[in-house]
Amino acid sequence: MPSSVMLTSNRGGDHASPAAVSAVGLRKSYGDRTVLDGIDLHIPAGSVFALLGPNGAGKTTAVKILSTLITADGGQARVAGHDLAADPQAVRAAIGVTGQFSAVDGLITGEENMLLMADLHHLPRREGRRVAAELLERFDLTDAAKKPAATYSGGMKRRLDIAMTLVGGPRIIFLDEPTTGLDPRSRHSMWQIIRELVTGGVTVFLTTQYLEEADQLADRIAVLDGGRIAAEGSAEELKRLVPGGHVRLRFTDPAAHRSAAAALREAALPHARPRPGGRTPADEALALRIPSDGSQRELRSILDWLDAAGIEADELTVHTPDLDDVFFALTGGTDPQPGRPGRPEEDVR
Ligand SMILES: Nc1ncnc2c1ncn2[C@@H]1O[C@H](COP(=O)(O)OP(=O)(O)OP(=O)(O)O)[C@@H](O)[C@H]1O
Repeated sequence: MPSSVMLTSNRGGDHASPAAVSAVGLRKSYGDRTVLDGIDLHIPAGSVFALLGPNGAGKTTAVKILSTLITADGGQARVAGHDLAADPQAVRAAIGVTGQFSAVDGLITGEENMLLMADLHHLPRREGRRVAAELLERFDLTDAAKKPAATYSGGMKRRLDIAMTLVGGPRIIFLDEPTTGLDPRSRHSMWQIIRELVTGGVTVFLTTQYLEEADQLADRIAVLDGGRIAAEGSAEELKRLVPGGHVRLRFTDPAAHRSAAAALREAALPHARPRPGGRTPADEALALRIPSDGSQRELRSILDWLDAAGIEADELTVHTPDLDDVFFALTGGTDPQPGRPGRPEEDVR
C-alpha cells in the first residue's frame, strides 16, 4: 500500500469545478507534537467531503483552522474564494460551523437561541423572527421552541445547532462529528438534513469516525493518519484500495463444516478467522471464507471447485471490502473507539 493515495472520481472530484475549500501544505503543531504535517485539500462547491481518522488524528484541528478559529503554522488555504490568512472576516461571513464546540445556550429557549443568532448576523428584527420560525419548522423544533434548550434531547440540540448555523445563510458548513452520541433514528434524520443542505447548494465538510456515515454521505473521503492524508477518493475508490473481498460459506452441520474446512486447507485456501480483537458469533463459528474479487469468472471457478470437492454450504454470500477494511489498512490497524464502531452489525471476520 503506498503511503498516500490520491484517486480521482467523476462525482464531486473534478478539479476543474470551483473549489469551496482548497488548501496546500497546511501544517499545525502543538509544542513538539506535529498534528497536521502538510495537508492538501480540494473540495468542489456543492459536494460533501468527509475527513475520516482515528482519535487525535487532527480532524478537529483541520476544521478549526479552516473555519478561522485557530491559525495554521504553515501552508495556504482558500475558503469560499477568500484567503484564510488575508481575509478571515470574509471567510467567517461565508461559513457555518457546528460540532463538538456547540453554540447552543441551554439556559435560553430554542427560539431565543435562534433570535440571538439573527441579532449576531444583524438581521432586522422582523426578518430575524421570520428566518428563526422557518428554520425551527424545517428542523422539527416548532413544538419545543419555547422550552429551554437544556431540556432538549441530543438529537434536538444538534438540530438546533445546525438551524442556528443556517441563520446567516452560509455557503459552506463545517460539521465536526455531527452524529457522535446520537441514536440510530436521530443519526438517520441528521443524514437526511445534511443531504437536503447539499441539495440546496451548500458545501458540507464533515469529520466523522463513523465509516458508514462517510460511506452514506460523502462524495469524497480523505483518511487522515499521522498528520497526513493517507488516501483520498470516493468510498468506492477507497474500497478498491484494500484486499478483503471474499466469498463466505456458512454451514449448519458441524460435520459438513469440518470436511469443507479440511478440503479448503488441502487446496491451500485460507479459512475463516476472526478479525483481531473481534468476536466470533455463533453462526460465524461455522463459516469459511475464500478470498475473491467477486467477479463472475472467479465465482464460477469457486462454484466449480466446491462441486468438485463435494462441498455444499447452506449459504453462500459475496463480500466486497467496506470502509472498515480501508480504515484498518490505512490507519495502522487503529481500532475505532469502543462505543463508536464503524458498522457494528457487520459480519465479523
Ligand atoms: N490546544 C491544544 N493544545 C495542545 N494539543 C492540542 C490542542 N488541540 C489539540 N491538540 C492535540 O492535537 C491532536 C489532534 O487533536 P484533534 O482534536 O484535532 O483530533 P481529532 O482527530 O479531532 O480527534 P477526536 O476524534 O478525538 O476528536 C491531539 O493529540 C490533541 O491532543
